[in-house]
Amino acid sequence: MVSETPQPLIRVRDLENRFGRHVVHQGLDLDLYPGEILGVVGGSGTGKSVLLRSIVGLLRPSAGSIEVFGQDLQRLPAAERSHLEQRFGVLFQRGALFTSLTLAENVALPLIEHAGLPRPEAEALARLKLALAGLPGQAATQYPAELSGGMIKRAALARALALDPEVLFLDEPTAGLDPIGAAAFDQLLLTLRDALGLSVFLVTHDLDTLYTACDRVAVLARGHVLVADRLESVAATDDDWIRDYFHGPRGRAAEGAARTAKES
Ligand SMILES: Nc1ncnc2c1ncn2[C@@H]1O[C@H](COP(=O)(O)OP(=O)(O)OP(=O)(O)O)[C@@H](O)[C@H]1O
Repeated sequence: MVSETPQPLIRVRDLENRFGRHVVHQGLDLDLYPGEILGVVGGSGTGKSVLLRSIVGLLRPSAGSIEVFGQDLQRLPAAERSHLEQRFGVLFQRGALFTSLTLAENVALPLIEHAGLPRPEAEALARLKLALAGLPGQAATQYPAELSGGMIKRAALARALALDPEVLFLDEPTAGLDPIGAAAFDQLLLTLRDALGLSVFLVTHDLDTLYTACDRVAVLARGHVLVADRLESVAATDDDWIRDYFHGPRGRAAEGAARTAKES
């Protein structure tokens, strides 16, 4: 019999993360399916970034399991784990490009360090990645300080795409962008997902992003995933935080804008 539900690429079960006596996650379950854009939301400090860091291998969980591509990260030897982790692209909250390097040099770095490419080839490929992220050709020779916030996010995205990842992790990619820049970034994400077949784990506070770009939304609260489902079902969940978030003035505006965009 053929199963209707695809196997998840990432399967988190009974995850626990604690710092001293501060329990951030307890009994957290979450799946990421191939080709989906999963939005991860929750109040400040609910552990969205800690969850991301646990999955990409930057933080060792206190308990529980994280399977990626069918393998349990905790049980793998370091070399195999690092090999798996190269199938991830990560864009961190504070974008972190090297300020003393041009954009092409920034994006070329993982290609030189992890893929072992010679510098000229790495920089040529880096220019392609910058174009993929929607940056004009001349941006390749510019330094981060010369660019707008939106361009820096795109450059950081190009670097996350450098090693042709299968899963992209984004921590608040539209934070600090104006609404037009944020909307353009959402569209770029959809285009890249469709063109490259990426799966995306997207931590965000941006309601417009949830309505425009996400296939499913996971809500973190009280240490675990309260609900992970299509947006309509999540928004209809009976919970105080969800009600305030999705049905407050900003939530209603984002929903109205998404409806208008669909109708036009
Ligand atoms: N290395 C660490 N040591 C101790 N506490 C930590 C560490 N990293 C995160 N925390 C704590 O874990 C909790 C969750 O942090 P996290 O950054 O994941 O929240 P978040 O949901 O991403 O918040 P925000 O939406 O504000 O970015 C916070 O209380 C934070 O102080």
